[in-house]
Amino acid sequence: MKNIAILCSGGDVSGMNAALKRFVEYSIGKGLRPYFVDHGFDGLIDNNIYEACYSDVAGIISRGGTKIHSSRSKRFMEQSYRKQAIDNLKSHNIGYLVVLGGDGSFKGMQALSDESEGLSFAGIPATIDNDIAGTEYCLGVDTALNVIKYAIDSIRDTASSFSRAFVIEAMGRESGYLALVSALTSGAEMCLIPEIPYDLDNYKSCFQKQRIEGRDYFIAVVSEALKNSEEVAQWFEEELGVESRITVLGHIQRGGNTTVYDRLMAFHFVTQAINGLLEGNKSSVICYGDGGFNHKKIEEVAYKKYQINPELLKLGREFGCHI
Ligand SMILES: Nc1ncnc2c1ncn2[C@@H]1O[C@H](COP(=O)(O)OP(=O)(O)O)[C@@H](O)[C@H]1O
Ligand SMILES: O=P(O)(O)OC[C@H]1O[C@](O)(COP(=O)(O)O)[C@@H](O)[C@@H]1O
Repeated sequence: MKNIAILCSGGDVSGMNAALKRFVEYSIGKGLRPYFVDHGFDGLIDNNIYEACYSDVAGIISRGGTKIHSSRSKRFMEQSYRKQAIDNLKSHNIGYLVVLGGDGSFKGMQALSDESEGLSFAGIPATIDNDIAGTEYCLGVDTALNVIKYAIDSIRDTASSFSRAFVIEAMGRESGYLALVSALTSGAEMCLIPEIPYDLDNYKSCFQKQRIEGRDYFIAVVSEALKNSEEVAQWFEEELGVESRITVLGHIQRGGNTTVYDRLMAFHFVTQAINGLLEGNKSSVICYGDGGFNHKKIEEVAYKKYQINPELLKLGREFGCHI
């Protein structure tokens, strides 16, 4: 019997627990012995590795976060610690490792793969930022978008009651994906993301006209990368005379009951990862695109810059009153 392990690394997402459930059930179904690594790469270094069974994954499918914890491991950047990690995997006779994480985690996985023999690796893109090159979808994005949707819908209730402008800051690190999709699907008036240059003055006359015609509140969704929430809120007050408030959504975007779509994607990603390993893939990342899954080399994914789909960007450019 071959032993297979899984770990979660980098920012957690809602959908990791669903993936863990599928991992245990499908591994056992395929005649593999499943192991959990607790606390990501730190857990690999510290030998926090234990055999998992059905009862470990009972009742977790709906829960955000990850039952086996995640980490951002500074030590893992050093080869001596990665050697320790490899020795620990070998001490449990683990031949396969599945890594749930983002591009940073895949760089770590690549290093492990380069520095070990006899071990095979599969990466599953999991980040609410949805910013991994080569895949249209990363596990957890749908749940995060739904959390943001509920938040903006609630903010609209109070914004309209007080005739205010709300500047809502979405996560995404350097990527505007979360902010853009949220702005589009929430009917926001303004969307500012790093991928699209902006000039607040372009909004002025149009927003003034809208106010004369009866608009009495504004929703602006901005990416955390721009660090401009204060500036935008001040602009609404000074240039439009509209009282404004800022809401930084923060880490609520990382939690919450996993959506049906993310549960299904967790199921598919894990199935693909395990099938690929059993078919002999040594190190790959499972990517989703054009309605199907494919297995890509780590370097094709982890070292390339993610670009938002051009159709979405086109819609993003329509904010700003010039359409
Ligand atoms: N170049 C690298 N070499 C080895 N490990 C890395 C490298 N880059 C990132 N990692 C590991 O991956 C972890 C997760 O990366 P991080 O960028 O925080 O999250 P994400 O995987 O979501 O992008 C880091 O804390 C580190 O342990
Ligand atoms: O939880 P932390 O360490 O404060 O990190 C916050 C960052 O993590 C994220 O939520 C997710 O990023 P990763 O998936 O790349 O780790 C970013 O959107 C955000 O900028």
